[in-house]
Amino acid sequence: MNEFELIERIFLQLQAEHSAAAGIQKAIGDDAAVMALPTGSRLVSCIDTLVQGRHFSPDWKQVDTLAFAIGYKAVAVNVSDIAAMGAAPHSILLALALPERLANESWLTAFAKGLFHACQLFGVSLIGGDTTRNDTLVLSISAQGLLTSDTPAIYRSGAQVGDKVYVSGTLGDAAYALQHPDDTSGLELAHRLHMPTPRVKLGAALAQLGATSMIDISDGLYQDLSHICKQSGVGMHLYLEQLPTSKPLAKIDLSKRLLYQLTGGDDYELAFTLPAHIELPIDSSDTPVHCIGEVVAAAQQPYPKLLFYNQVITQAAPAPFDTYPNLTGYQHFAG
Ligand SMILES: Nc1ncnc2c1ncn2[C@@H]1O[C@H](COP(=O)(O)OP(=O)(O)OP(=O)(O)O)[C@@H](O)[C@H]1O
Ligand SMILES: Cc1ncc(C[n+]2csc(CCOP(=O)(O)O)c2C)c(N)n1
Ligand SMILES: [Mg+2]
Repeated sequence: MNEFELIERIFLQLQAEHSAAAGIQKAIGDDAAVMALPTGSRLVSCIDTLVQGRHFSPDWKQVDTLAFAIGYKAVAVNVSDIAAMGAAPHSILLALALPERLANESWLTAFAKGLFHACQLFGVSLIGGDTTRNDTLVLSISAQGLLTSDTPAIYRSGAQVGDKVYVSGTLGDAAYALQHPDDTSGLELAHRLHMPTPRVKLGAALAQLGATSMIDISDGLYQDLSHICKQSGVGMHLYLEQLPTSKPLAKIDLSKRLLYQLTGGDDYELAFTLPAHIELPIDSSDTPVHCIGEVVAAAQQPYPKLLFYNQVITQAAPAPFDTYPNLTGYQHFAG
């Protein structure tokens, strides 16, 4: 059996064990997949690539150990983008550029199990893909979601002056785990890096509730909120003492911790804005949400301004930082 037959067998077998999303008329096995969409619904599409050495460790031993998590995370980061639009995830396509050393039953089965585990958790079906050979592992997943006719998509461009700024979950955990793979806190937080939780129910609930803008945090809170500021033509005040912090991260030095939270990335939490008169229903989802700031008129630049206990953080008065920090988040082509 060659690699392609092996992949087809493993994927078809695992797929048969999982229930398919509604409306899928043809999935794996033909030239393309066919889906029937509910009348009036809108299709929401995105794609994200994970590259060995850039999105996960270049080390082959790690790639072996993390096979399940890599399969899971490739689905999770795409589902997170669908959730950030307020849509319900529906289906995915998988493009796999596979090194020969991973084209064996053991690695492929662990990878596929992680991928199907995420599919099951987040309600998506694998409807097709493409396999090629490459020296390193590269995987692209494109995801489709659905918005019912009466649900607005939530864009980055809708934030209004006076809105409050919120974020789900806790921040900075994944970045800390990436930098400290071997210390106690890093080990406690490793799941936040390798197996992030896309906030599917929360995203859809916020579209119903009237969120004005939303983004998922992949590159770091500050950089990702800057996208909302720029596209909405607004500024923000961010209250750093209100950033939600996990127990392990609360133990580290404050200024270091804040930098992980503002610039670390890999959080896959939702950041969003809501008009001040809209209360967050406590039980809108099982995901904790914290208010971290408010939307203000853009000053000179449409970027968030940082405050710490009502003091604006500036070059001249950078406390709690020693010097004003570089707030750039993750960038593939930085300097
Ligand atoms: N190669 C490309 N061709 C066409 N559009 C692109 C390309 N790369 C990015 N885009 C578009 O640019 C926008 C921002 O892309 P980006 O990848 O930064 O998304 P993101 O959600 O901010 O980050 P993430 O990839 O971590 O989810 C998206 O609308 C995306 O579809
Ligand atoms: C080995 C290793 N090095 C660095 C990182 C951090 N990282 C890589 S890409 C990215 C942003 C999201 O990617 P994209 O913008 O492509 O969606 C982040 C925060 C990691 N996870 N693993
Ligand atoms: Mg995104």
